[in-house]
Amino acid sequence: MISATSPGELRIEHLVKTFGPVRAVDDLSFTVAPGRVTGFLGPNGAGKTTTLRVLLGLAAPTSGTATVGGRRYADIEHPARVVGAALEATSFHPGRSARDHLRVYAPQIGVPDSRCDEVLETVGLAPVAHRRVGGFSMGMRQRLGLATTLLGDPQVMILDEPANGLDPEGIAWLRGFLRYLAGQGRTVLVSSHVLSEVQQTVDDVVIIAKGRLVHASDMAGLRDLAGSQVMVVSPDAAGLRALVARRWPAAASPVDGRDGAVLLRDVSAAEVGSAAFAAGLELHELSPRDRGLEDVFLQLTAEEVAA
Ligand SMILES: Nc1ncnc2c1ncn2[C@@H]1O[C@H](COP(=O)(O)OP(=O)(O)OP(=O)(O)O)[C@@H](O)[C@H]1O
Repeated sequence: MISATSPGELRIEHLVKTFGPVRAVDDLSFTVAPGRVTGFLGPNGAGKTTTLRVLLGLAAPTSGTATVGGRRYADIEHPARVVGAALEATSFHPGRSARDHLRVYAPQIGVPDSRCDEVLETVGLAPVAHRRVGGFSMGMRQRLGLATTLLGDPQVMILDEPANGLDPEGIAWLRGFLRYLAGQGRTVLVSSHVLSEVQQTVDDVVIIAKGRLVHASDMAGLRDLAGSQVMVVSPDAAGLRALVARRWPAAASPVDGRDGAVLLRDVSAAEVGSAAFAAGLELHELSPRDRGLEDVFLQLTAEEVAA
């Protein structure tokens, strides 16, 4: 089947990448839309970097495909003008100025020197363009790295853990900047192993664990999964089990192997209280719990790891 692909769409289809016995990426499929910031999330070792490396033509897939605007990276004529990628902290020559650093890359990408000043302006480094990079803070270095990826005015930005090493002010700046890039219609894919680091920035999430997709939706879809929970404890473990099996068989999770304790999803405390009362079941605890997004993330990824 041939489907229309927009220029900035990223498409991973049935991607597999093995390293000897390790399936780093295991039949992974998802798409990333232009004009949005997408978080690419998963615990350490989930396969994020490997997926991005295949997408950027730095590693060959074992099977499956990874394309940018319908083309494999290797088939893109001027890749730096289509995709700007920062996979790891860029190293800078400490004696060089910010502007001179960019001037090294400009001819390789085929853009004029004037573009260096434009991107320095974009990332807020114009006032320090002539200062030596050796004296730059971590945040300033990150900005210079972003300026480098922007040189070719790419439609797609791929950033691996861009918030690493940034202070709160730097993270706040990065949020605004990623939103600005998406607002210009660019595709922005940001990887992270911590959901809370990106949850205020991203529109969409793609969550992987052990190389497999565990969830893909917009943030609202992820919030829906975070629905409320109720902790229920009874001295009559058999009675509680029977009530739960009768009323909410699909909503229950055991609590650390405790007999007589159960966690119910998407059920209100009032509902459980009246059902227990009607059944004559004694309760010792009936407490609503707000499940945070981080909990949902940990549960989604832990389920896959346990599978
Ligand atoms: N070149 C390689 N040779 C052998 N194994 C590798 C190689 N690259 C990655 N792996 C393995 O593949 C799996 C996925 O690693 P990857 O770096 O893609 O995960 P990640 O999600 O980016 O994690 P992190 O956040 O820690 O970077 C891990 O088990 C890793 O050890």
